[in-house]
Amino acid sequence: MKTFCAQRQANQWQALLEHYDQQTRSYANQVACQYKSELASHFYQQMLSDNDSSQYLTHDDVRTRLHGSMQKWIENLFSTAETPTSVIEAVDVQHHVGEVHARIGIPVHLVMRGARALKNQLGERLNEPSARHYVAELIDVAIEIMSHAYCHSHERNARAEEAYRLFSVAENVASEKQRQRAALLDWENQFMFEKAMGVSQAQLPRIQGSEFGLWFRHKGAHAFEGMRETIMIQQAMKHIDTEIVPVLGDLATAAQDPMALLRELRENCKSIAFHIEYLFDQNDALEAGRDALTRLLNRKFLPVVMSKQVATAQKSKESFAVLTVDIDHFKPVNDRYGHEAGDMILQQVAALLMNHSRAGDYVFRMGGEEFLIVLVDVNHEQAMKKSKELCALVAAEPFRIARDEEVSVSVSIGVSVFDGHPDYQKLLRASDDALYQAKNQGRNQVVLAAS
Ligand SMILES: Nc1nc2c(ncn2[C@@H]2O[C@H](COP(=O)(O)OP(=O)(O)OP(=O)(O)O)[C@@H](O)[C@H]2O)c(=O)[nH]1
Repeated sequence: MKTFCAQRQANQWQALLEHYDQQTRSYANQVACQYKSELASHFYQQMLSDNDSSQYLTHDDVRTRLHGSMQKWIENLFSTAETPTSVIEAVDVQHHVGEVHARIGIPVHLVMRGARALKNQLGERLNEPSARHYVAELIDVAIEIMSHAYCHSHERNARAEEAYRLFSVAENVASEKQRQRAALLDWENQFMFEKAMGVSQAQLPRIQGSEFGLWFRHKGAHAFEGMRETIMIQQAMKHIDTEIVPVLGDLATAAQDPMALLRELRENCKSIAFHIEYLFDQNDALEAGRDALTRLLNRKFLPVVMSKQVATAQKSKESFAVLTVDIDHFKPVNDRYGHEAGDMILQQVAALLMNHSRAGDYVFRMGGEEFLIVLVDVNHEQAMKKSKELCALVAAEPFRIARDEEVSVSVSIGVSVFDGHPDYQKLLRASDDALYQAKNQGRNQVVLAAS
């Protein structure tokens, strides 16, 4: 869907380039590059003149980072060549900028205001009307793509926020599980009763039309979409309705033993109940935002937590840190002791990280043997002290994998500390890079990202 959309946007961009001759485009490019510094200054002057902008922008941000990025953006925009690769790359850049704006929370109208100023300023410096039209159209296309990516990302964030809100008020899926288990049993009992009463084949209740069947087909299958068990339940219901019930109901033509068919029916119902139980248990954890194995937060809520943390840190002027923690050489541990033992170690490492964090910190399982900790209200020294403490604690802990078997593992940790940059992705990338360095330097150690 995204690729299709990007391709459509690239086609529009390409058509725009082809609409203007090479001379016009080169002229506009040359003027844009010549005045890029003044244009960038004017763009941010316009944005900073809005009272609301102080929430997202400071003069310092503009001076240290944004002015340079804006000049680069102008340069790249006007130098986009007519080749498909170049246009696709230009579209990707606008998408990326839109996503960053959404993460930081810069409203679209502010960006539009800056773009309007840019068009006017550049237009005034161009003598040819066709070049002025070209500049205006090109900026419009870029802003349109940016806004599209912005809205997409914004909606996604809003959905995650909503899910987080539900998570916070602890929605109860346990009662739905009980209800559906009972509904399945009801159908089975009703079927057995009506079969015993000699109800005709056509009148015998079908599972897909039962309360359970309807719920699963319309809601359950949707909620548990993509899970193997969902397909298994759908297949089992179909098998019951098309292979078992018609034959059981029509004894005159039944070549099979009715008792064997009833046993098969019971087995199918049992397996549906088993799969439903599993799906709900998984979903319990997922819906609640917790990883099923370790009970830590899963990565689903990382964007929400990071955005909140950045906003709080900006307001309170307090810092926070991100620790990316990865177990060293976990593959050989799995290979030697088995996957189950590996799972037990993951659970114990998770518990150790959790037990040594403060109530305000967040501990996530990012997947596999990687964890992420958000330490709130810490500076560089405190973050490093805590990370080293965690690293030493894991290395010293004997992890139990059987009644009297224990294994030692170590972790590598990459640390990054909030430096005022509003895009939390930068912080995540920095701690990931630092982790990579810790692994390369021999593992079982902590590396602080360069700021
Ligand atoms: N038991 C268990 N193993 C997992 C789980 N998720 C991922 N793994 C295993 O974790 C191992 C990760 O291996 P690699 O990515 O090669 O890394 P490593 O062996 O830890 O080596 P380094 O990270 O470079 O120190 C793989 O063997 C995965 O199968 C899980 O949920 N349970």
